Amino acid sequence: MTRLSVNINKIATLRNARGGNNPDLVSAALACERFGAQGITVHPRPDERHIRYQDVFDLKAAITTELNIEGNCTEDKFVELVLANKPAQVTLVPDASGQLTSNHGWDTEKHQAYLTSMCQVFQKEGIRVSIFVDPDPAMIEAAASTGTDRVELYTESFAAKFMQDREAAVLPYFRAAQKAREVGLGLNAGHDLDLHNLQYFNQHMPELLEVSIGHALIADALYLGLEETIKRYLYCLK
Ligand SMILES: CC(=O)[C@@H](O)[C@H](O)COP(=O)(O)O
Ligand SMILES: NCC(=O)COP(=O)(O)O
Repeated sequence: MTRLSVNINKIATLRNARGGNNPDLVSAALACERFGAQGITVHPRPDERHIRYQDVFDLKAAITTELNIEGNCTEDKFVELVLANKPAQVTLVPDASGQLTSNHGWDTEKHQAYLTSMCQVFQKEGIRVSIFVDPDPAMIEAAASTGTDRVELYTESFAAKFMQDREAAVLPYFRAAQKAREVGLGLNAGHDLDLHNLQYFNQHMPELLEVSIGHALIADALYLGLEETIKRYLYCLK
């Protein structure tokens, strides 16, 4: 069964809108766990527009499922934060600072030496590493040479094409998954997955270990409530 890690960035966005502590991020993460989420994902960005660096310490102290910290390891503060918290998993995402949201994976060929050294930095501390990549077999093959444990497939293009042609949308991901299996990498996926496209994606990706989902899930929770929403996402991952 594919595991669901709930990305709680958007809960922090709501909290930050008024400068207080409503909604409380740690309580929300604990509720996600109670409702069945198997992990919590955060993506602290340098401007702290949603997740603040202190949130990561507070979450790590409170949650009992896997913490996945996503972010750009070229920022020293991010590396320090991850090493200080020792999450179950770090996901390396090559975002520029101030970027609206993540919009591409690592070029693992060009940055192979750098990524290899970063994998060692985190793995030495017992932290599983996942590298965010586009669904390109060449990127996955080069990722394997870095020593990473997993790759996370950037699913924006699948989600964008899903409504017009689901078979064409999933095909590059299916091929990417085959390559990941061939080179011995674990497989995660995320970005713009939702209640419309998730079940189809999961059914066509037999090796998928984990999805991280935030934006759509939190939006759905406005209508359905968090408990019912998580139940529906988990159903799609059976
Ligand atoms: C890495 C990734 O795929 C992103 O979806 C990211 O975690 C979302 O970040 P924002 O919530 O800042 O858009
Ligand atoms: N890694 C992807 C993630 O954490 C959430 O992406 P999204 O569901 O907010 O698009």
